[in-house]
Order: sequence, then C-alpha cells, then structure tokens
Amino acid sequence: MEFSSEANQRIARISAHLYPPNLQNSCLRQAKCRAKGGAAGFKVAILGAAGGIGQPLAMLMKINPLVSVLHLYDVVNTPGVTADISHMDTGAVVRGFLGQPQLENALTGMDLVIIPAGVPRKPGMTRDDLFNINAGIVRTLCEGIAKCCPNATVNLISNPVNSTVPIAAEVFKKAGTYDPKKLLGVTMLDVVRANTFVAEVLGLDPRDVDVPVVGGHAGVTILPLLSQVKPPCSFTQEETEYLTNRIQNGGTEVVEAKAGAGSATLSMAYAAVKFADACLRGLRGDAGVVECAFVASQVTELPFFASKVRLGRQGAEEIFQLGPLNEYERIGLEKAKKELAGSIQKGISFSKK
Ligand SMILES: NC(=O)c1ccc[n+]([C@@H]2O[C@H](COP(=O)([O-])OP(=O)(O)OC[C@H]3O[C@@H](n4cnc5c(N)ncnc54)[C@H](O)[C@@H]3O)[C@@H](O)[C@H]2O)c1
Ligand SMILES: O=C(O)C[C@H](O)C(=O)O
Repeated sequence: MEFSSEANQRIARISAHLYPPNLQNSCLRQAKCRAKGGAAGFKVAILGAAGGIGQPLAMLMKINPLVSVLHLYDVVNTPGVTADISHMDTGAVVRGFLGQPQLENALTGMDLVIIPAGVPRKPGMTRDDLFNINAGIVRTLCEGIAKCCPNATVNLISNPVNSTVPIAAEVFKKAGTYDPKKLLGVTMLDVVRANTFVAEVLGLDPRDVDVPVVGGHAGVTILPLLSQVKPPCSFTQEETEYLTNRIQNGGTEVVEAKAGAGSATLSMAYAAVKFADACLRGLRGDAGVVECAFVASQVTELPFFASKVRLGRQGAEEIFQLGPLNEYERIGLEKAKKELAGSIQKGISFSKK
C-alpha cells in the first residue's frame, strides 16, 4: 500500500495497531474520507472509553457538532468500540487507541480530555473505597496529559472525585503544567439528579429547573442549595430533608439497584456530555456559560470546592461565591467541608509519596 502524505501514514500506523490486515484498507479509506471532509471543531479524547460510562459517552460525543476529532483510549476493547462508533454518520473523525503504549498518541493535540477510567463501586462500598485503584490510574493518565497536551481542559469523572482532582493537580504541578482553570472535577450528575428530583416534587419539567449543587461529589459533601432553586420556590422542612438526602444518595441508589453490576453509567454519560459541551462552548468563546464543577477555589478555606463556575476560552474563568445560605444549608456546609478536607488531603498526600 502506498501513502502519499504524512497524514495518510499516520492513519495507516494507527490502523495497523487497531485492525487486522484485512480491515486496514477500509479503515484507511474511511479515515481519509473523514479527514478530508472533517468539520472545524475541537479535538476530544476519552480515557476509559470502553467502559460503562465511556461507551455511551463516546457515542454522545460523536454526535456533538463541536467535536471534529474524537480519540477513544482504554486498556481493553477500544478497537471494537471505535469500529462501532466510527460508523455513525456524524462529523467527528473517530480514532481508537489501545493500552499504555498508545496513550501518548491518544493525547497529542487534544483540546479536551474526559476521564471516566477506573473501577466503579459495588453495593456496600463508599467512593473512597475506590481510592487505592483509581488514584494510580488517574496519576498515570494525568502524567500523559502533562506530557502530550498540557494546555488541554481536563474533565475528571473517576471517583473519588474529591481526591482524584487534587491528585491530578499535584501531577500537573510536578510537571510544571498546572493551570487550575483547566482542571474540572465533574459534579454535573449531582445537578442533573437535583433538577430531576426537585422537578418531581414541584410538578415541573426538569428542563425548566436549575438547582446549584456545591461542595464535592460524595455523601454529605454533595450540598444542594435548595434555597437558590430556579424558578424561585419554597420547600417544607420535610421536602428539604427528603430532597437533600435523595440527591446526596443518588449514586448509592443506582449502585444498589444495579446490585453488583456497577454504578451510574447512562445518566453519567448524559451528564458528562452536558458538561463537556458547556466546556467546548466556553472554549469557543460563547458568553454566559455557567455550570457547577469541583475546582481549585477560594470560595471556602479549602483548596478545592464545587460551585458555579463560568466557562470560557481559558476554562473555569470565574468561580462564583455560594450566595446566601439558609440555616439548614449552613449546617450542611460545615459537614461537607469537614469531610472534604480529609479527602482532598488524602489525594495530595498520595501524590507526594
Ligand atoms: N463523577 C461522577 O459523577 C461519576 C459518576 C459515575 C461514575 N463515576 C466513576 O467513573 C469511573 C468509571 O465508571 P464506569 O462505570 O465507567 O466503570 P467501568 O469499569 O465500566 O469502566 C471503566 C473503564 O476504565 C478502563 N480503565 C481501567 N484502567 C484504565 C487505565 N489505566 N487507562 C484507561 N482506561 C482504564 C477500564 O478498562 C474500563 O473500560 C468509576 O470510578 C466511577 O466511580 C463517576
Ligand atoms: O455512586 C457512584 O459510585 C458513582 C457516581 O459517583 C454517582 O454519583 O453515581
């Protein structure tokens, strides 16, 4: 087979990694066609793309018109997932990368890296029980990001988010590439759940409801600000307690319902795409893109905290204060900060070992 340009040679090399010889020609043909017709847009990598979140997330990002190139990386099964998703007749060019030797190629040139790599919970576990396995996975992947796409925005999904975000920050600091505006822990699922549960109670369409959820992403660190719900409304004490408890335990509700088969994947993929799309609109320069995320923060005395952030060309360009809290929320905030402090410190200590 002859390759006339450097781009074709690259496609052929990738194809040779991913496909048996009889499929390499068709892969090359497809990639060439897509590359020629490829729309202007952002380059996005998903790390952990063959997993329960990764697969539907990859499918939804392939539909996103802001994405021109979609890299799917995992330690297993990416050839199959990539072949499958690449048949969708949408604009993004999809390429698969399998295993650690291909991590650098997966990351080079990316604008946005989304990380759902790592093990999920089983019933009876806390998110912190995932620390021992997921901390090392996140550290390795972030070392790759620091080396190959140090300016990329990172959306970190892997649990425990309250610790993995501090780990990522330490990796980037060590590499000299840390930009706090570009490292975002994904807490969007808490907001998605809060909107849904609050809408149920109010008898509204969830698309018309906006609930800020601040703090972190585990148990009592998930703090819905029900006094700031839009449209403005009020709740009885019983409703407040029911909603706060359901939002804080939404993840556990799914883990128990799945009975050993993992945690939230489909609603998480939806939430991850909603958040990634907001990041891409910010990168494009759209005005007024505001979402909740777990970021480096001065909103409290803790070094990281989830709150509303304005997403722009530089990432989280503005971090909003919490606004007025009622007594119930002030008590919740103190509990959240106490637990968060330990989880953040655990992540930082892991990275300094
Ligand atoms: N932030 C959130 O709101 C939120 C919501 C749901 C799940 N999660 C977390 O997301 C993570 C993934 O959940 P899932 O249900 O998709 O799990 P999963 O086991 O179905 O998929 C994880 C994928 O990661 C891959 N992986 C493992 N090690 C890797 C490595 N070193 N490099 C690249 N890929 C690697 C696995 O091969 C697998 O395909 C879990 O930690 C889970 O707790 C977070
Ligand atoms: O609950 C989990 O373990 C997964 C995730 O963090 C969730 O909130 O669904």
